[in-house]
Amino acid sequence: MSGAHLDEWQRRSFDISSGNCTPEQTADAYRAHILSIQYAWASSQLSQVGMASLLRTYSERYAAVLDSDDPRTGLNNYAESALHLARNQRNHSDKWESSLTTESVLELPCVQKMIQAGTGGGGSLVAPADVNVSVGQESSPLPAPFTGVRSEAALLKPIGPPQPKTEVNNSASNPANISAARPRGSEGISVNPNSFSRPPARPQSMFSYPSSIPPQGNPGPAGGTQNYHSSFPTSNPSKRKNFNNPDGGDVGRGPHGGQAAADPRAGSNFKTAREQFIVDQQKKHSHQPQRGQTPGMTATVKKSLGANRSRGAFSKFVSPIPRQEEEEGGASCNSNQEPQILDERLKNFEPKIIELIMSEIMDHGPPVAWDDIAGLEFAKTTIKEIVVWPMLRPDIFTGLRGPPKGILLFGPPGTGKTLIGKCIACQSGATFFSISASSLTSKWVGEGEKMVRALFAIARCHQPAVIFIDEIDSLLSQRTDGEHDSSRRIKTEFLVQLDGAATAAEDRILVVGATNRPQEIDEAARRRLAKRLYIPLPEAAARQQIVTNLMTREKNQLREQELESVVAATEGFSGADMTQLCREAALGPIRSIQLSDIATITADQVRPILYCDFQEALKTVRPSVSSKDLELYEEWNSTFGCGR
Ligand SMILES: Nc1ncnc2c1ncn2[C@@H]1O[C@H](COP(=O)(O)OP(=O)(O)OP(=O)(O)O)[C@@H](O)[C@H]1O
Ligand SMILES: [Mg+2]
Repeated sequence: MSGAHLDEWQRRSFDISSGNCTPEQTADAYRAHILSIQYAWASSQLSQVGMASLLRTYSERYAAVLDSDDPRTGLNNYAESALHLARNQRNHSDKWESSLTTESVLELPCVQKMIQAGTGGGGSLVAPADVNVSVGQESSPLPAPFTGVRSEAALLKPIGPPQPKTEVNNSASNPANISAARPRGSEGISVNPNSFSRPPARPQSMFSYPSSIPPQGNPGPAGGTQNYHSSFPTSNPSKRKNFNNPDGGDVGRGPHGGQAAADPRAGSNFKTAREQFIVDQQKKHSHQPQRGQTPGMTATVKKSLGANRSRGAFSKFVSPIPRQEEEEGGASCNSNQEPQILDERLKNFEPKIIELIMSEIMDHGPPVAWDDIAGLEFAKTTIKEIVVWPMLRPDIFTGLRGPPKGILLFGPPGTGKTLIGKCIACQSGATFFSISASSLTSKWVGEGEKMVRALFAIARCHQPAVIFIDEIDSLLSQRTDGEHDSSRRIKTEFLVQLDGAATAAEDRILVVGATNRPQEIDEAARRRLAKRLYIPLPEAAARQQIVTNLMTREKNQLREQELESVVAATEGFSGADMTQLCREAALGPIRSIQLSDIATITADQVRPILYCDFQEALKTVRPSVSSKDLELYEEWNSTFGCGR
C-alpha cells in the first residue's frame, strides 16, 4: 500500500483497538478498511491471495458489528442509527426561542390583572397555596382552584419571595398537585408523539420556557417540570405558529426537552423501513378477515348489503357485491373501524347464505301506491288492516286483534297479485323480502332448508318484516310420495318456520304468498296462510280506472261514451289484459303513419289515440282467463277464501 493509505490504515486500526469507538465508528472504520484493500488490489499493490484473505477477515468483523444485537458493540440496525443522527439535525424552527420570560409574562396586563384579583380579591381566585411548583430556581405555590388557563398563570406566578427550594410537590397523595389542577389533555406538548400527528382541534397558544432557565426537579409522569406550555395569549402569533406545527418542530426538543429528549423521534412522522413494514403487515391482516372470517358471524364485518340500505322505493340501489375500489380504497379506513357485529341470532348461518337472502330485500323498482291498483277494494282494505295499521300501531293490534302471520293472494293470472306485493313493499314501511321459490331451492342437498331457516332468522332480525313469496305454489305444492326428498324437506322446513312465525306473538313477521294455482297448495300450508284473499278479475269500474290511468299519460281523444264502450267490450279481461289492450291501441296512431314518414315525423305530429284504435286492438287482444278457469277460482274462493 502507498504511504498515505498505510497511515490511514494504522490510524483506523488504532482507533478500533482503543475501544473508545462507538459501534458506528467501528463499522465505518471497517468499511474504510475494506475499501482500502480493494483499492490496493486494484492498483496491484496486493496479491489476489492477500486481498482475499484480508477481505474475508475485515468483512467478517464488519458484519459482526452490523449484525450484533448488543447495543454496546453492534449496530443491529445501521439504518436506524444513521437516521437517528439525521433526525437529530436541527432545523430552522429549532432556533426559535420565545421572547417570553418569567418576568415578561408577569408583566403582561392579563397576568397582572389575575395576580391582583388573586391577591387583593379576598382570595376568590387564590386558594391557600398548597402546591409548590418549581420553575428553574423559582418555587411558586399553585392555587388549587386554578385550572385550565388560570392554572397555567398560577404556574408562573411567583407569590412571595423566590425561595431556593427546587421541589415539585407532585405526589399522588396531594389532591391539588399539578396533574389534578391541569386537565390531562392539556399536558404534554411533546410527551405524546401522537399529539403531533394532527393539528390540535382548538388552536392553543403555547410557549417554551427560555433555555436559560433549565427545568429541574422531579420530572414526574403526570406533568412535573418537563412540560412548559401556557394558554396565555402571547404577543407574537407568528412565533406561536411554529409551536403549533403538527410535525412537532422544536416543541419540547433540545437540550432541555425532558421526556422529549429521551425519545428523539417524538414529533417526527418518519418511520424506518422496518416500522413501515410492520404497519403494512398489520394493515394487511386487519382487513383480510373480511372475506375469510367465516366461522361464526359474531365477528364478521357487516357488509353494506340490503340491510344497511335505507329502505324505500326511492332509495338508491346498492349492489350487494362489494366494489373493487371499496375493498381496496376503503381497506385502510375499514381497518381502523370497529367491525360491526351481526346479530347473535345469525351466528349459526353461513355468511354466503345470509348474503344471498339479504340481496333479496326489495327496496328498488318503481313505487306503487294503493291508488295504482284499480278495484280490489276489499282486498286492499283487508291488507291495509293486516299489514299497514299493525305496523303503525303494534300496541293496539295485540292479543286477538293481532294480525295474521300469513296471507295468501290467489286469483286468475294478471289480476294484480304481484302488484299488491310491490305496493306492500312501498307502503308498509316494513323490511320487504321478495323471495322467489328458485332462490330457496338449491341443487345442494340440505342447502334449501338452510336458506329457509336463514330467511326467517334474518326477517326476525329486521322486524317488522314482510316475506313475499310469489308463485308460492311451486314451493308449497302438495307433498306427494314420488317427489324428491330435498323439495319435501324444504316444504317441511317452511311449514315449521311459518308455524314458528305464527305462534311467536311478539314477532312481527308477515308471510304473503301469491299464486294463481291455489288448489295446488299443500293443505298444511293453506292452514298457515290464514287470510286467503281472492284477487278476482277487475269489474267494469276497475277496468275503466285502468284505461283512464294509462290514457292520462298518453295523448288521446277518448270521449266518455267511447271509454264506456271499451269497458263494456272488455268483460272477462284481467288487469294485465287491459294493459295489453291499451298498449295495442297506443300503437294505432303509429301504424297510421306512412312508412316513408316514419323516419322524419316529430313526436308532436303523431296523432292522438282514438276510439277506433281500441276497436282495432279489441280484434287482437283476447281475455287470457277462460270462464272455466274462473269457475275453479270462484269455487276455491267459496271453499277456502276469506272474502265475502
Ligand atoms: N288491479 C289492477 N290495477 C292496475 N293494474 C293492474 C291490475 N291488475 C293487473 N294490472 C296490470 O297487470 C300487470 C300484471 O299484474 P300482476 O303481475 O300483478 O298479476 P298477477 O296477479 O301477479 O299475475 P300472475 O298470477 O300471472 O302472476 C300489472 O303490471 C299491471 O300493469
Ligand atoms: Mg304474479
